[in-house]
Amino acid sequence: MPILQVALDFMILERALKVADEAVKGGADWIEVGTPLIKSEGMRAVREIKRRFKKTVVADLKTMDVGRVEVEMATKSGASVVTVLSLADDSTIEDSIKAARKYGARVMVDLINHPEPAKRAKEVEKLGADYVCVHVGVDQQMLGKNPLEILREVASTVSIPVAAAGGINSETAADIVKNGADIVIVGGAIIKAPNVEEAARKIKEAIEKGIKIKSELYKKYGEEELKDAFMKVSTPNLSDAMHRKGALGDFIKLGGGKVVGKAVTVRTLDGDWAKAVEAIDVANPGDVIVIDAQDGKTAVWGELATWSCKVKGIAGVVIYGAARDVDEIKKADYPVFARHIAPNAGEPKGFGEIGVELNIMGVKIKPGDWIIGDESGIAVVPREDAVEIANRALDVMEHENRIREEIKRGGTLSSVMELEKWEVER
Ligand SMILES: O=C(CO)[C@H](O)[C@H](O)COP(=O)(O)O
Repeated sequence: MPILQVALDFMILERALKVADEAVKGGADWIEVGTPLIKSEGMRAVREIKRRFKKTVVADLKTMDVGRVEVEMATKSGASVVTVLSLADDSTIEDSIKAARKYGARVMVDLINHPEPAKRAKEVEKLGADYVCVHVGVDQQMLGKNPLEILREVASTVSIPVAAAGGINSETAADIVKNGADIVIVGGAIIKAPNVEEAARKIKEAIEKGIKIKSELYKKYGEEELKDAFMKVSTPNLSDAMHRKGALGDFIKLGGGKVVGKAVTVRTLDGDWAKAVEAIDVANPGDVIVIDAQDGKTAVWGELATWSCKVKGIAGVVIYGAARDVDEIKKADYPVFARHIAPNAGEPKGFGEIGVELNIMGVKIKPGDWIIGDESGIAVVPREDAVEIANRALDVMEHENRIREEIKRGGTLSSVMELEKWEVER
């Protein structure tokens, strides 16, 4: 029966220990001390996990050089399996294997990012590796990659057991096994779950019965599914995903609910509503009209324009300027965001352009960029990065789901995150 290995990719040991406990109850066979945990807590994490759980402990060292020293540290701390990168020189891999043999441990060679994974897998098998790991890294997953194809190729090339990692969840675990994995490594789909035990149990069941168990979360989205992905996340999630760039605060939400769509851009002058309204004819259903009216305080938008948008199926409007008829916009229940509210409209003089790049409060907005608006503000996601940012924002949201659960169980935000420990030394 394939092994389920839970990857504890945390910065904080206390959180990892609780999750490990629940994952083991749910059926995890091996416990991996994840690379971030090793970097943050050192060998203390390996020692603690070994002390508490009578399980095989994997130290995900991802060794690139000086294998002998790293393998010695990890095995003396209790690891039975250590990981070494396939991109390392043969001398590093060989010396790691010799050190592992000396201390009674095994070496898993991680094929992450190798240009010829199957060929390299065969080579490291000859060097004496105990396992190879087909691995699509977390960052690569954000671009929509998964380990299945490489796995098939590698599994048919080597005779040693093959591990697989890279965004595996209860829907994909069975396929991973069918394609040749003897060890199924799962991080996010277990450790981000509010109910870790249940998440581990479902994945274990999927592996044992060879079935797909539906999962709403822990999935990566492609170009075609971006609207659904953006509907699931908040503008704060997106801001975090974009390293706090690309978000616009200080807008008033005049009506409607959340908005997600591609930008149709308009540049005009304070109060000149001609181009703003003409953009309704240019926009397609599902688009969001973004109007740069120079932060002006004379309305370029009102009730009738709102109804035009609503009837045409345009998703919403963002105005870097003023809007009026707020009572009616509320009644229309249509998403309009504006910087100012004013009863006075200007004249439709027709200055400006539709379909040009805007720069609003330092954030560039190109036609076709994704606009997401909710109660916290507006996020602008460049169209060329949309798949990556959507997946990273989902990852932020999923991590927060778990933290929320830890808080509900009695932790405070600062205790769960060990905030003081991470304050900058002054
Ligand atoms: O080693 C790792 C990242 O480098 C992860 O532990 C591994 O990818 C499993 O996590 P996930 O299931 O979230 O991909």
